[in-house]
Amino acid sequence: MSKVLVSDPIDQAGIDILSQVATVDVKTNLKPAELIEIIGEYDALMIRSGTQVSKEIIEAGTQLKIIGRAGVGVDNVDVPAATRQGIVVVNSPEGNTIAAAEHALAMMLSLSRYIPDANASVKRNEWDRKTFVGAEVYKKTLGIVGLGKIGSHVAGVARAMGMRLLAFDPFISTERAEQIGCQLVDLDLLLQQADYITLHIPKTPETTHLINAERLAKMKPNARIINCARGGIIDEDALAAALSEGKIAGAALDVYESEPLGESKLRSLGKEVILTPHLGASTTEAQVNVAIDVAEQIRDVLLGLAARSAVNIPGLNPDVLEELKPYMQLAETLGRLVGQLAGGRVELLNVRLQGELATNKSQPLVVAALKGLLYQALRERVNYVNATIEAKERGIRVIETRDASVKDYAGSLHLEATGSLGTHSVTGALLGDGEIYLTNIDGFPISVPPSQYMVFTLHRDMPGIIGKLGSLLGSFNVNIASMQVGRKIVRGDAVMALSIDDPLPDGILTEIIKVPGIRDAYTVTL
Ligand SMILES: NC(=O)c1ccc[n+]([C@@H]2O[C@H](COP(=O)([O-])OP(=O)(O)OC[C@H]3O[C@@H](n4cnc5c(N)ncnc54)[C@H](O)[C@@H]3O)[C@@H](O)[C@H]2O)c1
Ligand SMILES: O=C(O)CC[C@@H](O)C(=O)O
Repeated sequence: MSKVLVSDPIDQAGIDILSQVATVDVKTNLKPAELIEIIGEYDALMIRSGTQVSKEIIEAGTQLKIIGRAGVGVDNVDVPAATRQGIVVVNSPEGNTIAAAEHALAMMLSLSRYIPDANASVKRNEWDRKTFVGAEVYKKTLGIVGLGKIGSHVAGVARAMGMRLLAFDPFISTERAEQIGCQLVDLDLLLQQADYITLHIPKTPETTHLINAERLAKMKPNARIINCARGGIIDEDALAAALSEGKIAGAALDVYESEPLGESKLRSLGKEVILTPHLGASTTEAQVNVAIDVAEQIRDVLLGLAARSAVNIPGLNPDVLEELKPYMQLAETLGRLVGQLAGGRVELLNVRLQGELATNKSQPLVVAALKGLLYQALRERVNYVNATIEAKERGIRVIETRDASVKDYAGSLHLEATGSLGTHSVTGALLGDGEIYLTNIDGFPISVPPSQYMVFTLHRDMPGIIGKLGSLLGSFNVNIASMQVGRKIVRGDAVMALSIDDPLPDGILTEIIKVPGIRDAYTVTL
């Protein structure tokens, strides 16, 4: 049975799902060294934002197949290291959208009405109504930085509260922003005009310290800023300075450059600052959503199925993936075959999608072909996650073409591999019953289902050659299960495809090539 480690608190609903297919150990608050020590035993790791999954942890996770982040941000996972090691990283892109949006809105209203400090004063037995005179958000301008899932929900609610909405998001269209009721503007204009600014962007090299001293200086003195996205998008020292100097009116933070928040000038500031301990996703509903979403994906991957929200393999919805599945198998088989025919080092792989396939999502098929191609070199180490990166590192160039005019089969796939030993090509299709057929080898038409052990020859089509080859294999006790010749013209060049029951014993290939008329021979294992 597989083993899953859950290293941050997650909802029981997730544990129940994982327990259907795995032994689940919940061990929270592990130090990095402790995690490194035990991670080697586990097939899957499930985390929230508390666990930093570093390269060292990933490298120690020699059995890991999947890392599941019960939440959106995967910035606490070294995704490139996981990809390199063939580990799928999944998240829950939508499970906590509402929770995070509502937290940002709660922060905005709390900042406006000083609710945390007013509450604390009453609890101290005070009755101070002067200190906590606030501001209304009605008819004020809200600047939303990042108009994705959370930003859009914030926009909808803020609009209903009568706010004017500006948005900065270089990756969305003006039309989309308008649909949401926002005017798309550049960041400078947003900073200059907004009374409230809320951040809903990922943390990337471009967004780190996006809100720095210079940009804080562009904000209005009455402006308040909210960060429920990621720590480090605001430069905390610059923010503390801007607040102390009265350059802006307030800030509410849920996330910090370093978590838990350590020594910070922000702690000593007054009612204009609200700090929460990364609570954006902390609602019962969101925790159930993300736990179920990610646990289901871990369960599926452990059962050999695809994950629906993998961040490091081509994103496809499950319906498309289901439809492509037989073709993925075809692509992988052809990749394995052409890789073995090409032998040596492959430098270029040409993937041609033909017929109906030409209109299909091709990326997964290319990945599957590469996985097959690299199998010879990497065996079980190559998978859909790392095939592209492994190919790139080996200097394999991939060209993808489409030809809808090929009508021999509903959809067929043609792979051509060029390497240090020459060029070889294979074509395959799925027949009516969904069975894979090889339909062309090196330009010669054939129609054979692939089998585990095969021999291919390139020979001169002439009387007696099949008999000679059959006798030769027989003399080595090799049993032929099926045989087919593909030729373009009678007595011209031809290929022979033989399925044999066992691997070809060592040394026989050289004997085959000695048969008069046979120019070349290849043995493959599929
Ligand atoms: N506080 C929490 O507990 C909590 C909970 C959930 C999500 N989050 C964080 O909230 C953020 C937003 O999540 P989401 O689900 O809305 O993500 P999303 O991917 O749906 O939206 C992000 C948006 O940011 C935009 N963007 C990217 N780079 C940008 C840039 N340089 N400038 C402006 N816009 C840019 C993208 O185009 C996209 O529209 C993420 O950082 C996520 O990790 C925090
Ligand atoms: O795990 C959490 O509670 C935080 C999650 C949140 O930051 C996210 O990115 O989804």
